[in-house]
Amino acid sequence: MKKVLTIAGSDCSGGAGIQADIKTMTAHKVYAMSVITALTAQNTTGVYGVLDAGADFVGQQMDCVFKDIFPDAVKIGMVSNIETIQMIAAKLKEYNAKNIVVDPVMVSTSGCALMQPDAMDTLISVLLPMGDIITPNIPEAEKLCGFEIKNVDDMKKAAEVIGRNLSGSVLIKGGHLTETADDLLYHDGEFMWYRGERVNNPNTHGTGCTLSSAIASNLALGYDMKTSVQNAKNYITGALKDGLDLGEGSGPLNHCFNL
Ligand SMILES: Nc1ncnc2c1ncn2[C@@H]1O[C@H](COP(=O)(O)OP(=O)(O)O)[C@@H](O)[C@H]1O
Ligand SMILES: Cc1ncc(COP(=O)(O)OP(=O)(O)O)c(N)n1
Repeated sequence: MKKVLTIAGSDCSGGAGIQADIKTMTAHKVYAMSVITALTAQNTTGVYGVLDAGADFVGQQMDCVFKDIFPDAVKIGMVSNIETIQMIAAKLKEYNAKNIVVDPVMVSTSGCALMQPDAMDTLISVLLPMGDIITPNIPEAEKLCGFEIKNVDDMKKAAEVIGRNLSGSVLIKGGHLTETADDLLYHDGEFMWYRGERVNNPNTHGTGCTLSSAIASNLALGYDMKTSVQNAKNYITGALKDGLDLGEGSGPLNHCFNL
């Protein structure tokens, strides 16, 4: 059985973070493991509290996983501070981790900062270059490229600028552009569009976490990057289309739909 590790924050309401990752990985029939960087008190209406696990404890969890059940892929989500980012990078290097997917989580859709602003430079210089693929949404990509992204042409320019300093691929997710749900992959110097039917569903809590975990699961299963992204795109569209409606705000996805 293939094994996938998520390094991310916990979402007690089960829609995003570690919980979304484990549900996604399990739906892909891979063995899921988790290193928890922070606990969040959140639900479909917002994020109400964050308790950091601390860099040392993150490192200890990574040691336990890598020394015993070596993962075939690693997904990294919420990492809130400089020390934790440095610890994760050092451990990934120490264990020579493979198939690294970095979702540069910065702010929740509800507007809560999930990464301390002073950690941005470390994220960019230390963690992003370790990714085989990074998966920013539009606001995150804007922070990384330094200009506004208003349309698909801007997405292309941003992917090129962000990808310039990286050896891995860049997937800019188009969920925050209004008319389409088209994602753009910049891979080996080439662009590839993943056209997505925009699903009329306001319940999008955890879409980014789910997509990145699905990519990691597919890489672990042995698919190449382009196919992994396509399979993950199909998965997220299916999970959105299912139309689960829970909670009073932007609800979670259903991972129990037929793949
Ligand atoms: N309403 C929607 N219909 C179809 N796909 C969507 C919709 N909203 C988001 N997606 C897809 O979900 C994935 C996550 O995108 P996005 O919402 O931009 O990221 P994040 O959750 O990190 O903000 C992308 O593949 C995006 O195209
Ligand atoms: C613990 C935790 N991690 C990440 C997120 C953000 O999830 P994401 O799928 O990127 O997007 P939204 O759910 O905010 O739309 C989170 N909320 N909590």
